[in-house]
Amino acid sequence: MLMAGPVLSSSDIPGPPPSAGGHNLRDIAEAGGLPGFQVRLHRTYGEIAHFAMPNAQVVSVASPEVLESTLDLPECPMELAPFLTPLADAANVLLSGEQDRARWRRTVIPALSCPHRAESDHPRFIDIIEESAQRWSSTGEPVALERELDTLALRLMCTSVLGSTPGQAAIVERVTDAFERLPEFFLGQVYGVRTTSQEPAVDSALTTLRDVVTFLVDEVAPSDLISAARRAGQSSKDLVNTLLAILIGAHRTTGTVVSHALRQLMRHRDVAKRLRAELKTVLGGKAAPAFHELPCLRYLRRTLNESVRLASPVPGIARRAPDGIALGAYRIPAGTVVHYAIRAVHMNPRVWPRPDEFDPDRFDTAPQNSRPAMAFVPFGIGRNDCPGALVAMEHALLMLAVLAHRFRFESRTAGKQGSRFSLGGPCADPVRVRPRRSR
Ligand code: HEM
Repeated sequence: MLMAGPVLSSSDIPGPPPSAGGHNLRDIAEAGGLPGFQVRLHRTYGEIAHFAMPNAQVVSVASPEVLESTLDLPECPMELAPFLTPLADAANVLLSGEQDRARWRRTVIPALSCPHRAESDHPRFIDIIEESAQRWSSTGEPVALERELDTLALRLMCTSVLGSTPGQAAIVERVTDAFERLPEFFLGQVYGVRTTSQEPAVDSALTTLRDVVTFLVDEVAPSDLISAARRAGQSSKDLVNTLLAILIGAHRTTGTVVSHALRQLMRHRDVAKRLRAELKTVLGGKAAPAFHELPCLRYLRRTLNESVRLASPVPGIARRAPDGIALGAYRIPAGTVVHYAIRAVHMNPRVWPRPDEFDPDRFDTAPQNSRPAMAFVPFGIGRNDCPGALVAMEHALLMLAVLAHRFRFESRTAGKQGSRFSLGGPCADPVRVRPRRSR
């Protein structure tokens, strides 16, 4: 990005002083994790700020224009994603070099985003969503909405990438259960915070994940994705890693944005009313949208986008500058870690006035066109952006359409949501689900 004025050195970038140990881990833990820390960091120090990790000096960016000027930064330093390192011995694609990753993406992305498959899966997905919501409502007891929606989203993803497997619901339940224990444990270790997950439970979770995925690769009839991966020369070991990467990517992402949207609808009755009116108009008396009706649900998409803006499930991503580069007004040396603070970009008040307010109309065409291109980047940017973006949005829109149209969601705290990535932070309130009498 071209800036007027002198070029400043990276030591001029503002940021908090390091605490004990010469880094800011304690500050991050005290903020309840990176999402809260980065929003506070940028509110205090501006759109380009600095903080320290034990093994890296990090420059954090909350400016959409500066993000756009650094689209080509390639590397993704894995020491900043500690919860992935236990999977490193499986040569996971998330940890592989640029060339292998590019080849992997050329195979996986078209198989994941195939429109014909999406259309043929559509009726089965509606059944799975309805069946889950009926189960939540039939007990009469409040349910743990976030966990249920994570499981549901993983089930849709497994159906997409594996086809229908006998016993799939039970398999997905085991995978969700295993994933529940991982991120908090490893993040807790990094930040020196005690969490509820214990080491033996985490070891058994990792073993479960590998066993389940190996079973899926060896025993299940090949789906489109598995066939495409085999044609591209992926060995069984590669395939295990492909499926692990997809399951990791699909965990606490699609389900998280739908649960956040449902909680926002509980708090904002005006938005809920408009959304229901749109669903009634587009669907007529039908229980769920036909595949070709999804693009007509414009307010639904805006509501979902606004939920993603406020609660991007991946709050930030990291790159490493290979050469010295310009970052806004600063020049940073080779090797500096650049942190794209997705949450803070989405909360940047210059670009998003009244950033804390939930307002789906921000995603109406006119305001959308007046914003910088990189103002909304929930799926990352550049050549390593999220390969599941299309399929995640398809699944999320359908889940939200069916659930908001057919079911009522109520909670004691009117939908307030705790952060699921927090380090020992509060859990979200359970939610009562009831079928609607009229549609
Ligand atoms: C709302 C849902 C989702 C959001 C917001 C999201 C966001 C992201 C982000 C920000 C990244 C990092 C991109 C980068 O480094 O530039 C990422 C990577 C990734 N996501 Fe997603 N994701 C979502 C759902 C999914 C789903 C459903 C899948 C499974 C198909 C998936 C699979 C992946 C994988 C495999 C990567 C690593 C890609 C690579 O490093 O080359 N994601 N995602």
